[in-house]
Amino acid sequence: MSRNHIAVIGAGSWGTALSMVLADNNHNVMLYSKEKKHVEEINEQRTNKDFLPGITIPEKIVATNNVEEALNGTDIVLLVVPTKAIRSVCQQIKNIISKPITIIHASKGIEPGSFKRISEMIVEEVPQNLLGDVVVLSGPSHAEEVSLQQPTTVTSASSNMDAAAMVQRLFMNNYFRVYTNPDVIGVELGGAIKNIIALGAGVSHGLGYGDNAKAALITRGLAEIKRLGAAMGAKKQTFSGLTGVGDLIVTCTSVHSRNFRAGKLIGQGRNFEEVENELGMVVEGIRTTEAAYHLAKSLHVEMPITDAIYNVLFNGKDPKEAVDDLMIRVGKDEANS
Ligand SMILES: NC(=O)C1=CN([C@@H]2O[C@H](COP(=O)(O)OP(=O)(O)OC[C@H]3O[C@@H](n4cnc5c(N)ncnc54)[C@H](O)[C@@H]3O)[C@@H](O)[C@H]2O)C=CC1
Ligand SMILES: O=C(CO)COP(=O)(O)O
Repeated sequence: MSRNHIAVIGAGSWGTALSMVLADNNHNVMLYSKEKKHVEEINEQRTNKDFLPGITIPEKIVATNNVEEALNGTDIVLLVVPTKAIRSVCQQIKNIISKPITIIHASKGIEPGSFKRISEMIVEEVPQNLLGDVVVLSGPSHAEEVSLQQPTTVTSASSNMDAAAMVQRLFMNNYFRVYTNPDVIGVELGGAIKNIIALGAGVSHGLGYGDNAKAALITRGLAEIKRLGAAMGAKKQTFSGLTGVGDLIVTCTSVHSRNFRAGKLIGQGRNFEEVENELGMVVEGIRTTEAAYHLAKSLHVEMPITDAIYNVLFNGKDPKEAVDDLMIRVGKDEANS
């Protein structure tokens, strides 16, 4: 594939790891961080110790804390910031660009209040005359493993399959395999909601429960993701793929997961504000729980695990009591629930 110049906005663990994939594929990467100290560290020491300790960053990646410089000469931008920063980053971008750009995003969340998915926020913030295609890159992929070039599979989703295929070509190599999918709603929902279930898996672990409970959370979590997906117009089969069951498995079982680690501490009695500060990285499942809880209520979709996590996070419910209450819900028929 021909060499591209790509602006990556967000130099946390995932933005840095994805920049490394692009650099390995011989693309030129301008990596934007809002923190000057991270820019200096990346450019001078070739490390990003706060987010990816022990990793050497290739010379092909140039960091900057000037968005204008990052965007200069590119028509492809990759957004990898926390969901709550998506709108402000889009506003910065639209004030700089003068021709249409393709926006790829690799963030996972839903906005509380508006219930918007990330691609919807992008479309709302960037005027039509400046926005080319919007593509979602999502799937079971922890930055810590991708930065070590460990085999990883993800999905590139867009309503324009040519754009999804362009992104597939951009990222694909011998350790990073990319599938395409036209179901943007399903791909975005799966990636966002699995973080709630991963928080739950962490809480369960923190309470001292074992693999049976984790398997139950993954399986019944998938059932409630599918119910919400059906109400929102997603394709059911998407949730059996990488961005559904695949991402649930990796996030609920990996030591790398920020959501699992946060849940574990919450299960041990800590509150979510303390835990987020302690981890020093975004725990998307917290805000997404708030969003999904209210979204599900507004659509009359039953999401008992999401309800339980919401009550633990926002209503001070005891985690053990939340699990007990889930277990003694009225008996159901598995095929119809
Ligand atoms: N870490 C991972 O392995 C993966 C993360 N993701 C998703 O990627 C997104 C980012 O996650 P991480 O990189 O893990 O987060 P992180 O906490 O490691 O880094 C977030 C980065 O965003 C920057 N940032 C925050 N607000 C900003 C703003 N207004 N403007 C510009 N930059 C801003 C921070 O300075 C930091 O560099 C999340 O939605 C996450 O769910 C998706 C797949 C894998
Ligand atoms: O989305 C991810 C892996 O696919 C990252 O999950 P965490 O944010 O929980 O680390």
